[in-house]
Amino acid sequence: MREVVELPERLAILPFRNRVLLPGAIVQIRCTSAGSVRLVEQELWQKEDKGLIGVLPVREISPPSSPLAESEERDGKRGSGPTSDYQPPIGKQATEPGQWHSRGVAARALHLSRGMEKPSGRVTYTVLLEGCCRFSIQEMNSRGPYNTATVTQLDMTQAEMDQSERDPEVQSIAHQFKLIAGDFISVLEQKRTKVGRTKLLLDTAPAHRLADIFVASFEGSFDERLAMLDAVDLKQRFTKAIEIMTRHLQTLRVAEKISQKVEGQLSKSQKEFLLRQQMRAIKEELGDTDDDEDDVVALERKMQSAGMPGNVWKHAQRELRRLRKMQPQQPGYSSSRAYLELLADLPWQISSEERELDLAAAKERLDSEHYGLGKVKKRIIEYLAVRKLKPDARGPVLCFVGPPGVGKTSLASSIAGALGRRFIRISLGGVKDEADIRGHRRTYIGSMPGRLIEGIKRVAVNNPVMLLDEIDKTGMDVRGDPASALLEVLDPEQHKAFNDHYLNVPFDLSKVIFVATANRVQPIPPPLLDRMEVIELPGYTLEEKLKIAVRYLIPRVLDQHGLTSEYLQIPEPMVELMIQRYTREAGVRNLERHLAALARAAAVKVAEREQALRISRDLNPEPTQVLGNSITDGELMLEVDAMGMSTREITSSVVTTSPLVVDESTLEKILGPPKFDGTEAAERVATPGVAVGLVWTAFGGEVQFVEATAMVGKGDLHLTGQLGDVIKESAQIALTWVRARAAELKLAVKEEGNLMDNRDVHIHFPAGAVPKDGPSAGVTLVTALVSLFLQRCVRADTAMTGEMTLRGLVLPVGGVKDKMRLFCMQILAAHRCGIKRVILPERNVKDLMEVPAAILANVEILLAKRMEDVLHEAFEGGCPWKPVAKL
Ligand SMILES: Nc1ncnc2c1ncn2[C@@H]1O[C@H](COP(=O)(O)OP(=O)(O)OP(=O)(O)O)[C@@H](O)[C@H]1O
Repeated sequence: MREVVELPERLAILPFRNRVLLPGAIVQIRCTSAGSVRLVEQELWQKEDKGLIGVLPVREISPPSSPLAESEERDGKRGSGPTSDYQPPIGKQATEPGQWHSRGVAARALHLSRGMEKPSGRVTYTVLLEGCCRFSIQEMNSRGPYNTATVTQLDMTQAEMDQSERDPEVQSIAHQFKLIAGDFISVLEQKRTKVGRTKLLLDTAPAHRLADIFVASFEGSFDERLAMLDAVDLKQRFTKAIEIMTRHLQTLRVAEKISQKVEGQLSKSQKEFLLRQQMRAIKEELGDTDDDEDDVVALERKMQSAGMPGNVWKHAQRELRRLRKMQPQQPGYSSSRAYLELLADLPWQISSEERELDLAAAKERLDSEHYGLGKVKKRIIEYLAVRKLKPDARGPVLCFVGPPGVGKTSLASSIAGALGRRFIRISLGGVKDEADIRGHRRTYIGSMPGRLIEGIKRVAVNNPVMLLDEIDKTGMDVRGDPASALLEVLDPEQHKAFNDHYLNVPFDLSKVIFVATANRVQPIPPPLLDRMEVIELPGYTLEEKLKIAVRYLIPRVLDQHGLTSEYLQIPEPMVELMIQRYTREAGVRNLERHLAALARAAAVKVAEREQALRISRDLNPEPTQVLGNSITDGELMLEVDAMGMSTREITSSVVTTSPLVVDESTLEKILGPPKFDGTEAAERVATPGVAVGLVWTAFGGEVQFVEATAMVGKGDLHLTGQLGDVIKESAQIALTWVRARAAELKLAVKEEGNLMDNRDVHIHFPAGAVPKDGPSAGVTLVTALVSLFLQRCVRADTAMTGEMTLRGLVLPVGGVKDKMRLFCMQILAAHRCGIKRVILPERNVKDLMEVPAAILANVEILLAKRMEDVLHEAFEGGCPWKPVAKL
């Protein structure tokens, strides 16, 4: 590339349609028009010393209408590089300067090639031209076969150039240009474009040349290039070049970014596709046909039909998108899937249809499933009546409190039945972790939803009757407080959007009817208790148990074992015996269990008998007849005589006429020897210091033995036997009361006068690890202590109950609301243990009046006004105190 070129005065002009050749650029032009061909032939092809030609940009106005373009299309000469085949309108160029640019570039031919001669005789040339320097046209001459023009050189001379390059302003702008050019090259390098030559030029070529070369290398617009051609001044040229390059650089960078992104996505999805294909092939080989993809589609369909609220649906979709991107072998896949399954399974919109509540029918249903419980049933009917009038009423949560087996759970299920709703029981016994109620966060390995959400999923409707069973058995430890989580559930304000940690989206529990059960009220935290209405079920009397057994339990047990009363009969006295000798409970659960044991034994007998008859029928074809049957030692003995009946008649007559009737010996054979007989109390009170009390525990009325012993010490009191605070206080009061009367006691036992002062007293409440509390053991404690200090045994047939104060008054028993029921339980408990006399505080006479006469008839009731009366009766007169009031 020569630096400065000498231009001749006149140049042959080659028009360059819609294109611009810039100095330093190399371009290939195909010449097809007659004028251009002649120009190339005369100026370049035939000349030995090939000179310069002028390349002049021409703006095409309407190329399609150009006659030459049409002829070219006809000849099929389109599309192989730029052409100079523009026929200027002769004589018009001067008048229409807009078409012919006034400035051009003188070019040198680097290579020439002649095209094949056509049958029409036309020749074409392809010329490789290098731009050398700018010129401007002084005068155009179009008279010859091609255009020529008188021109003036525009580029500076070497001296001018050197001077201009020393200008600091030019220097700084040239430097800026070079920086951009460097950036441009590095961007091209990143695109892995070959930039070796351009890089070389950047280091060797003068800056003003570089500006032209760089701009020429872009695919710029015609106008942009024209502007560059017109920029003769160096400063102007650099500015224009910088402007154009910066624009191109930005475009390049954006394009690069986009292409990187697209490339990344493409390669990732292609990789995934490939792996999936491979996996499918492996599965096919293994014969494993379940398709995970199909699974996910099925899951999505299930999710769509789950009727999730909008926000939940959005959340679920986000999770589903995550799942789709995962491989089934990936660690989080199965947990993510299980989570989505749960979302799809939850009954967001599904409610069981609540039938029109018929109060009479509900009452009938409660009666048909439960004996007695008048007050409880009444309260349930009231509750249902309110719901009928105001279905969305925020009624209280009913909480049935009572000993085990009194029908709390079955009452709750009857409520569900009466409302026509589904029933679900959530057992809270032993729940110590808040996460059991509210679920674990999904960040934990093996996380699960809480019991409530799990229950809702299981029951598959959002309006079940949900029984929170054993709500008093929840504990609190480092893992949180389950009771506080339950608070949220039972609060009508909050359970509209119950937040399970696993679920992580709110679930509406407002349609659920909650019912709770507990054995005792005391352990229930007060805030929780405050949200519930406590309904007490104190337990059943012997009479009630009998009725429940005969009317409900026996028919149910028979039915459960495929028997009828034709196979097994349990007479009422036997049921009574079972209650007295084999159970000591407030409810009827053990009784039901024992009845089931009888039914199982009967089922075995019936099955064996049928088999024996079938065998005997096969052995003895002679017709026989049953004459009668009886039970000996629980075995069925058949007396058979031949009377000419068919075998079928025999079998049916055996079945219909010989039920297994339970008697005492059958009971003992099946259930074992009696667990409770009446001799226990007599044996235990055979030593001084033991008294029999009647107490109330979570398991109903109980007989409680109190054992007191003294030893040398400082007069301290030791208590053992799972005691609550109230009973401990009672023991302290009892000891103080007895010590306060030391003088009177000393009179009675002179030789043991020291017994009370310097002795430690140990009081023990046996009966295993059953927790005991309450004030009603006070009277019994005093009796035991007096027995100890007098060294005289308490009457074996007498038990007592009642609270006492330091002044010794016998007060009504506290702790239980329904005292009548309490006394029933206690009297029955005493009766079960062979106690004949029961001493009770006189103040309770009103409650006692309500106790059914049948129960009262079981024991002799003695009413005491003062503690001294009790002691007098307990020791049969062998006591220093005389009764002041008649019992
Ligand atoms: N009054 C009653 N009439 C008829 N059956 C009864 C009655 N009370 C209890 N039952 C029966 O006794 C059995 C035990 O009752 P249930 O399971 O409801 O006791 P629960 O009080 O819930 O005990 P737990 O506190 O141990 O859960 C059930 O089969 C129930 O039908």
